[in-house]
Amino acid sequence: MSHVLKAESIGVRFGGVRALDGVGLRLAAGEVCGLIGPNGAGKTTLFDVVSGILRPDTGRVLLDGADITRRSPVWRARHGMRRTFQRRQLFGQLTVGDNLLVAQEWRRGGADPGRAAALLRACGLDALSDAYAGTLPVGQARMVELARAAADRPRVLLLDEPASGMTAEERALLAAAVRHLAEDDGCAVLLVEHNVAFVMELCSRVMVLDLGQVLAEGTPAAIRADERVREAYLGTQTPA
Ligand SMILES: Nc1ncnc2c1ncn2[C@@H]1O[C@H](COP(=O)(O)OP(=O)(O)OP(=O)(O)O)[C@@H](O)[C@H]1O
Repeated sequence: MSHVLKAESIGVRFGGVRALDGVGLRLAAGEVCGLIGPNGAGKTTLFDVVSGILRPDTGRVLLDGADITRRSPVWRARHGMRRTFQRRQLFGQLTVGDNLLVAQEWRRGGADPGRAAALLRACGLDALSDAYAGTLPVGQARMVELARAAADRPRVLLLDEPASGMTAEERALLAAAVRHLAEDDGCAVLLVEHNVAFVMELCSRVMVLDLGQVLAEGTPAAIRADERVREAYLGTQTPA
């Protein structure tokens, strides 16, 4: 299997804290991989390294086999990597539709209203295209963030807590939309999410971080059955 994104032996220290210690990651086109782990496990730090916000002390990040460890977040975005954040970052004074068009305009191809409309449909947002993004409740705003991140067909999508604040109905829509992006567009999706049931349902592969290291990696069924994961993490959660 060829991997669009790889991270190898990533190490990050914050003073005396080893936030990441020899972490590796592989992501193939069309796969949805979930990243879970207790608070402070290093999930956000790994996202920051992969998206280029943080330069690791050790290790490297590869996109299509090329070393991009020293490339800026903007360079990575221009080359097909998109990320959403835990804190919402929509243009509140633009409509939902315009939020998507702006995301397409900044790249060389210009706006693609057809793609934007199809994405809004896939995300259950078509009736909200003319609504101001700043007026939306949290669950819908998160869906718009997903649609905007996917607006110019990224090859790698990093989603930070995409389901937080969503109702069960919105989570089902989100899962369908993410699946659509992976299966139909071939996008490689990595998501950090505290809702373990959601991750187990959506992802084909799950990685568990604990204390800056990969504790386990495998199918949702294998992760659920893993004793170390139960002890470190799932024991405190309601497994799916
Ligand atoms: N800027 C920073 N300065 C100092 N320590 C940091 C910094 N960012 C993260 N850390 C520490 O690094 C470790 C990993 O943090 P990180 O935020 O990556 O974990 P996380 O798995 O995303 O946690 P959460 O689930 O709470 O978001 C923690 O011990 C955290 O306190």
